[in-house]
Amino acid sequence: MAESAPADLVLDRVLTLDKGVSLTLGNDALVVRDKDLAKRNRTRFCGVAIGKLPTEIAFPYYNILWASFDSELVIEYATQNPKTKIRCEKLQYSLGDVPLDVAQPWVETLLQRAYGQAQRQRRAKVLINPHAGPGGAISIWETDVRPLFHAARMNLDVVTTSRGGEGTEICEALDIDAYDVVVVCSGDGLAYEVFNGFGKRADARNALQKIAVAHIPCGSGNAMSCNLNGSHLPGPSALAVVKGVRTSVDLMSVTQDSQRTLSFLSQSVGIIAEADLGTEHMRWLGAARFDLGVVQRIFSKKVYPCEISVKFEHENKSEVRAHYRRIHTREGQKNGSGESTAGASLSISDSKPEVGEGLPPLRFGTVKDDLPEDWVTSKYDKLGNFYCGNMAWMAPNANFFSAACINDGLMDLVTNDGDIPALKYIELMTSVETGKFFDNPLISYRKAVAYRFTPLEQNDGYISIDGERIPFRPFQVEVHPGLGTVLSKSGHYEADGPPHWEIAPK
Ligand SMILES: Nc1ncnc2c1ncn2[C@@H]1O[C@H](COP(=O)(O)OP(=O)(O)OP(=O)(O)O)[C@@H](O)[C@H]1O
Repeated sequence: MAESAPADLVLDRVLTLDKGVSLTLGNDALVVRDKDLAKRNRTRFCGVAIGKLPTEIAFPYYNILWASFDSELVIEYATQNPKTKIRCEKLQYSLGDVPLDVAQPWVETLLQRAYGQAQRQRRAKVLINPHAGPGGAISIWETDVRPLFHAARMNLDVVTTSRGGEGTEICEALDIDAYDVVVVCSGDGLAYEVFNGFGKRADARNALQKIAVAHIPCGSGNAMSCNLNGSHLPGPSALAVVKGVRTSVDLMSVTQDSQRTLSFLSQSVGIIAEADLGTEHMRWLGAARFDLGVVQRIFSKKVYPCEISVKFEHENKSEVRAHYRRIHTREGQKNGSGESTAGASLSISDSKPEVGEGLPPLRFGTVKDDLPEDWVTSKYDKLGNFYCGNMAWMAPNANFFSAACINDGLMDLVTNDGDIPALKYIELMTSVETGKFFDNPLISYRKAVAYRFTPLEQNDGYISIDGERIPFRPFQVEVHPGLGTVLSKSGHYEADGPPHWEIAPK
């Protein structure tokens, strides 16, 4: 073996191999010069090669899953063709005369660039809900996810859940030193169970900080994956989880009667809660059951009288937009991505959770306590929708909370009346898809630290916490800045933010 690298073998980050093959560590991608590979990858139309033979093929670092060498150099990557599902492929080359002390640092540099700040070879507890959504979670796991995790050399411990509640029990008892992440292959319901399992532990804060939660979309809504992975599809989400960075996420405590639960996604009362929970009998309709539920209630002009008391932080849309700009400008200064922490973007609290204890004490007491004096209480006779969100997308194309920030220590509150003329109401609801919802004058969009919701003049109804139904009784919610940890693609939510936030006054 040569003691040092011959000059022609290593030239700036270039690995020169036999048969005129070279591998270059470029800025954003591994650039491969290989005539045989170029021929195999040539653009084809009806099986006939068209266009010029490319001289180089770029493999974005994001797609590179692993690299190793023995007598051969093996680089495993995820394919990028948007028309097909993501697949794992390999580049394999003989190292020929390349000495090990050249190959080794080159491979290490490739891995460093491929993973950036993401942890390599994560140890994952994988929970699969076989009944989530249309019921394909096991096959999604086997075909779209496991091969990528395997190629990325993740350490996998896989459990298929056999009943509701098992995810909570598993996480309540999990050996948190043995894992880095819990990956749920499910809808959002299993993620809710996982957060609540950690929340029940005597060392809740430690568990919620140490173990990241990640989502592979197998349900119908898949909000968590949309926001954190930037996709509702399993393959791109699996890649986002492999390359995801640990990111602190706000969680919320919900108290009702003497119960305390954690919510990571949303709480709703009114048209959205009913259209979701009140149409379970129409599951055969698929996603259309929700749209039908909304339209039925719009035409019936159903209202949901209530009293809402809130500790507001930002009470109008221009304040909300300016807040979003402040948070994102700060994130930009941190260089956009990386290991994001709650402390980096908290606006209302310096209470980065202490480790080693149970859940943080409630700052505002429970729903049974007297209301704090500085909360604003309003009676709503004609409420149509109360919606509180901690993430932006509630489903693909449903960016209800465009100003939601991952760990700003605030919850986004959306309300609207229920007696809006039907056509205007339909326009409002469809504006969620077109990005115009935030600016629609029929909704109020505010940011809050805590609130209490008290239903009035109704015997029964629907209250949804992260899509799960709770009894129709008063409940109170407060946010815990950065209490939880997730894997995210870029250290923040993938949604675009409220329209024109870039030009909001600071
Ligand atoms: N094996 C199982 N059998 C029955 N229920 C289960 C099982 N595993 C988990 N569950 C329960 O199913 C509930 C819903 O799960 P999940 O969110 O994964 O699917 P979903 O409701 O179909 O998806 P979505 O929320 O997107 O509609 C969870 O709260 C969990 O308690």
